[in-house]
Amino acid sequence: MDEINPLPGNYHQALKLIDEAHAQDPRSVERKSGSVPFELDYAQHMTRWLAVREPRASPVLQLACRAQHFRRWEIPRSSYPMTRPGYLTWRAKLKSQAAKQVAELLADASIQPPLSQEEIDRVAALVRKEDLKTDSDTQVLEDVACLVFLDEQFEDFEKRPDIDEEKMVGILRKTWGKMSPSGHALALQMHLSERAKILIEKALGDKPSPLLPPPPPPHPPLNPRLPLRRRFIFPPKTHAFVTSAATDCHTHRSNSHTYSLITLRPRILRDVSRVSISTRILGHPVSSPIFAAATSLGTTVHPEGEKAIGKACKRLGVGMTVSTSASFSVGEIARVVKDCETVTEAEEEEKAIPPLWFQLYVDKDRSKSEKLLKLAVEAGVKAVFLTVDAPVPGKREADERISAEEAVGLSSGVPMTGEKAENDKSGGGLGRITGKFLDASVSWGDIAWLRRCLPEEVKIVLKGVQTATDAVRAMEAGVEGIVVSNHGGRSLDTAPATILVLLELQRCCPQVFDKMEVLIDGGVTRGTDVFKALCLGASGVGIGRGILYGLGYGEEGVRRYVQILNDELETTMKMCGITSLDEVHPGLLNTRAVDHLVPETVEEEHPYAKWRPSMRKKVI
Ligand SMILES: Cc1cc2nc3c(=O)[nH]c(=O)nc-3n(C[C@H](O)[C@H](O)[C@H](O)COP(=O)(O)O)c2cc1C
Repeated sequence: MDEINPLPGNYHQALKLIDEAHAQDPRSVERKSGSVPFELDYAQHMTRWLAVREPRASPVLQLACRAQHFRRWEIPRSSYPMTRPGYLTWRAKLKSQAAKQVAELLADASIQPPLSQEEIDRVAALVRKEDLKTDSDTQVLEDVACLVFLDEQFEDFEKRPDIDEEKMVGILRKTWGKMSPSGHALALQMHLSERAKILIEKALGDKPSPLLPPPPPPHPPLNPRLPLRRRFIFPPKTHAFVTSAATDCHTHRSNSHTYSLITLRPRILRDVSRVSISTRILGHPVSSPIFAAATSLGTTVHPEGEKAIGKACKRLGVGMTVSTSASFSVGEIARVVKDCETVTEAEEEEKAIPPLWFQLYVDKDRSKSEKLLKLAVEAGVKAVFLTVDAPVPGKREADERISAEEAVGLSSGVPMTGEKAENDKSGGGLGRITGKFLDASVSWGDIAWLRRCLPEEVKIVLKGVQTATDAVRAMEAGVEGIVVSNHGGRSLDTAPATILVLLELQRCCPQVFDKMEVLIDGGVTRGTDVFKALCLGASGVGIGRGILYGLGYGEEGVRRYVQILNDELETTMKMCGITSLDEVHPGLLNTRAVDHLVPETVEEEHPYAKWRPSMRKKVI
């Protein structure tokens, strides 16, 4: 139970008088404790929600809240015409009568010491809801009334035969419109029925869905792994979309688990009083090697989606990749990022704006991809990350099981691809449904096509390299970089953990690290993971899901999430005796526990099994 500012004695007496009046309501509701007069029950809910909305509420505001709907039963709705003007007149009458009666009650001689006339007038003005939107107390009171409506009355209201869906949607739209952002945030935290969520979505039309974001937490989690276990922060569909991975999720788990098998070799007694994690990625100065990996459909997590990620990355001074399937166009995101003010050290020191990169999924209709690339270049992206680990979408069962219609924040579809979030015969998997445009025929030859679409200064990075063989091929194809990635285990289950692939590159084709930039993502949830990837030659470390868990708390959450990882990285560096990222090297790690899992040659062949299907025919 939320605590509320305790009332002075005379206000307490006044509150008792108000409750005695409520208790005269002939209508009643059934509660576990027995039958309760309807208006008294309502007043108690008002106080309960006031404690949540404004625990420091003044005594005057507490009285006004408790006196909402004062003796409402005396003027039934039926006493006025059942028309809109009739409704408005009834409501005005209710307010003025309630304010008058409450003022008379508060002047009662039994209240000692008496309330001043000024205090009584203020309660009456609040009951009349004067100056809504400009008077913060009135706004609190309105928020509280709306929260009680949504929490306590909505379900019964919705069942009334005289209220059809259209009317209900209209009522919800007005309710939402009367509330402040703080009221909205609390409404989003309450347990709304699926029906209520659908109706609110409808009420808000094309506006980005507000149903998802949890309120900004007073203390965002210190442990960056924590959100993984906090299912409640997302509605079921968002949770399934963000956390799911391909089939049995082995790769997803081992991405993260393999980091824990690699141990650190701390060095002691070095001066680590000052440490810097600033570095360069793809030639661009950044304040940290951590960057936001491309993630799609950001508004399923927060109404501001990728815009919030972009602002956070800019303020942090770190890179961001905009997905082809982002909830906003790359131009829109770039504009928001450009307009957002920064206070980053990187910017002050280097006069640089952190880079925005564009992740490309190639469309079956190449002309659409070409147009998109043009827009991305116009938006100022510094590199294009061509995703190569998903010629087709992965099979993510948790996401398939929940209907796409339950997804929030996607009413206007995916802007850059035109895909809609609509169930099909196979289920509701958002990645698959919104990935129907993917061209599975993309091949090595298309790198030349991509190069032709881009100006010289825009770099090409292949995202999703998973073997030394392909890393060498990428180097030979002349791309500027690769991301060792398996799409966070979302594409092909039992593909190797990405940190193992990095070891494979070190073992089988170390020359690639000198010829192009090697980035990595997948399973990075701690500063020690970032450190290990850097020690094995990665120049940047992408975070997918973690950034989305942060995004649940909006821009602030993303900033906080990355900051936690930055702090952990700094601590790890100090404990390992280094002060700059130029000093990382594989000798700071012990990889023996996983060395046996790392392939030994760059050959296409299996080291000893030479069998081919054609041999079977010879035997039979
Ligand atoms: C919800 C979600 C959406 C994603 N969308 C895309 C995408 O549109 N394009 C892409 O190349 N990768 C996408 N990815 C993969 C990420 O870019 C990244 O490779 C992966 O999330 C890294 O693993 P991590 O989540 O363990 O950090 C997505 C990942 C998640 C979790």
